[in-house]
Amino acid sequence: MLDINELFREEYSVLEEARLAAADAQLPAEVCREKLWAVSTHYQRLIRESYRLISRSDRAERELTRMNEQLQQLAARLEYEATHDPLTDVFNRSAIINQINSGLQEGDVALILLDIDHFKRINDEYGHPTGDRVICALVSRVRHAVPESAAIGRVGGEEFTIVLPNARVEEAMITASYIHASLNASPLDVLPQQLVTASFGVSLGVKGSSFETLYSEADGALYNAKKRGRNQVALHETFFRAPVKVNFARENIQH
Ligand SMILES: Nc1nc2c(ncn2[C@@H]2O[C@H](COP(=O)(O)OP(=O)(O)OP(=O)(O)O)[C@@H](O)[C@H]2O)c(=O)[nH]1
Repeated sequence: MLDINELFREEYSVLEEARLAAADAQLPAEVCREKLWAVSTHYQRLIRESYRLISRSDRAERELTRMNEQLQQLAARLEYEATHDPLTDVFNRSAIINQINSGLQEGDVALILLDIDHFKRINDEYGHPTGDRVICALVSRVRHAVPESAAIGRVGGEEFTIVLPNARVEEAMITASYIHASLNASPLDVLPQQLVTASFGVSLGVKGSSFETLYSEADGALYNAKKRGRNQVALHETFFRAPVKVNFARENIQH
């Protein structure tokens, strides 16, 4: 802790002497000039010192602001990396689980599971790097086919989720069918020689239900889609009792 009296000891003593001199009417002019000179020298030193300290504190403040901005950028980057898949930039598994869980607290959540068909063959035939490009191109097509409110996530190597908060199962079926049709409409640019298709499992979690139940229902539907020959959309069996009407216009398909 700085002691102000100790810090300005010299200045206080010069001031005190000047005050005494001012009070002494008998003091010769020569002595008065000496005292005045001493006051002026110290005063100048104080101004120089204050200016140096102000500049230093300005520099420190600018540096602090710069470091603060860097810290905020770093925190945002870390937050992004912790929640996104590095290959495709969609949400990673844990981020999707969090989104589904919080969505289920607010209302119903529809879930589409998408699994690329025979992806191993694509890797085996064209190599892993081409496989990676296929994944990215497929995700880009999915992005174009889903509503803005949808959250796309990568939950496994070639398995993706499309989460539709506050959606009905019919909307999820339309979205899944739309992606399905888009993949069948034309090959991906990165693999023009063949179609890359996917199988889809769809289910709906009602408000208050758990991620695990919703995921396992969609996974069961996906399993059925694969079993029935792949390249199709399957709905979880709970919804068979209430028939789902899917109606989408082919001319709207983007590819
Ligand atoms: N290129 C690439 N391949 C991946 C990645 N993650 C997983 N894979 C591959 O995806 C393939 C998945 O193969 P399988 O689980 O047998 O499924 P599949 O061949 O798609 O067959 P079905 O799902 O039954 O239609 C494996 O060969 C994995 O090595 C990835 O990030 N990049």
